[in-house]
Amino acid sequence: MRSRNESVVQVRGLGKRYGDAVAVDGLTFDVPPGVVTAFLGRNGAGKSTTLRLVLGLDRPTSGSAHVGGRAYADLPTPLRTVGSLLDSAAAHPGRTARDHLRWLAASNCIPARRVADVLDLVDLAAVAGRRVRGLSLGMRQRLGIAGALLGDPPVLLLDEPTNGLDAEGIRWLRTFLRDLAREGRTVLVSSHLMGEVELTADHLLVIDRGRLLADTPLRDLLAGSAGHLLRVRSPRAGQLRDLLVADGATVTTAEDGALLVSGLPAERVSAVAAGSGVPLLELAAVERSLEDAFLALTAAGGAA
Ligand SMILES: Nc1ncnc2c1ncn2[C@@H]1O[C@H](COP(=O)(O)OP(=O)(O)OP(=O)(O)O)[C@@H](O)[C@H]1O
Repeated sequence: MRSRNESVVQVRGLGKRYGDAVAVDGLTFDVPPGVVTAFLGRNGAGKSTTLRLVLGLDRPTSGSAHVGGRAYADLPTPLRTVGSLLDSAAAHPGRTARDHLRWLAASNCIPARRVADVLDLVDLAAVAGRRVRGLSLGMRQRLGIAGALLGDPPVLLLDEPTNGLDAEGIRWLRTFLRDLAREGRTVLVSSHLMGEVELTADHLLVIDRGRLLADTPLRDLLAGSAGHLLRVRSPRAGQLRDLLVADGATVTTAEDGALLVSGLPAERVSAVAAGSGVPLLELAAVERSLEDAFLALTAAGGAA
């Protein structure tokens, strides 16, 4: 039986600069076992850099990252503790899928019989004899996941694992990740795909410009712990937007031009509009999608 502590990822004050550019800015969080945690952020937010720092592939400028209380470099059998997928192009194109995994197993003192197990797990047994260059992007992605599982690790760190997967592959991955978490593993998956994260994750770490904006159960974020979201339409949307922001609201604009307002109750929005003679065409509470919640968070974070 694994101890819970063995599989907690702990990040403390983690920072990374490249020259003057800050890629990761003082991140502190824990990733616990038993749930799927999504590391959510736009392109360039700092997700890959953070994962690379946890995996000891890059040196932090400040702070630390530990898995089960140890830095990655100090783990006695890293692949048996942490499985990772950073780049599905990492497999040698001239090797067969099976040989790639055999090589990975041999170089990490993992019994060769485990190769057949992981090929089955990711549904690649039928193409195991194909060279990597002949595999589709989705198959290569599954091969990368097979490699991550080779050491039967309690911790999995996967960077954008849905890349290249078709709709069926994405559905497969979703169930697969949830099953791995249910087995008691720590599963951290980075993504910029809101819809996918909304369907897969239990817990969210939201990152923007290297900073942590939220560390929260998905359910709480969607329930609007940051306040109700209102959808407001007006023929003078620009003016209304300025008035609401001046009154303390956070306002983003939906694709159809409606304002998405958080931080003020509907009564106040109505009073602000009436006070300046701005007509309203619509004022309604909306169910927050993860995308709405994310936009509100990043707008608020950006203004801070
Ligand atoms: N080796 C590097 N040298 C210089 N800048 C870098 C390096 N690696 C990352 N960066 C910068 O650090 C920031 C964070 O990049 P990172 O790849 O971690 O983001 P990300 O959230 O994973 O985005 P994506 O989804 O696009 O991979 C970006 O501005 C990026 O340009």
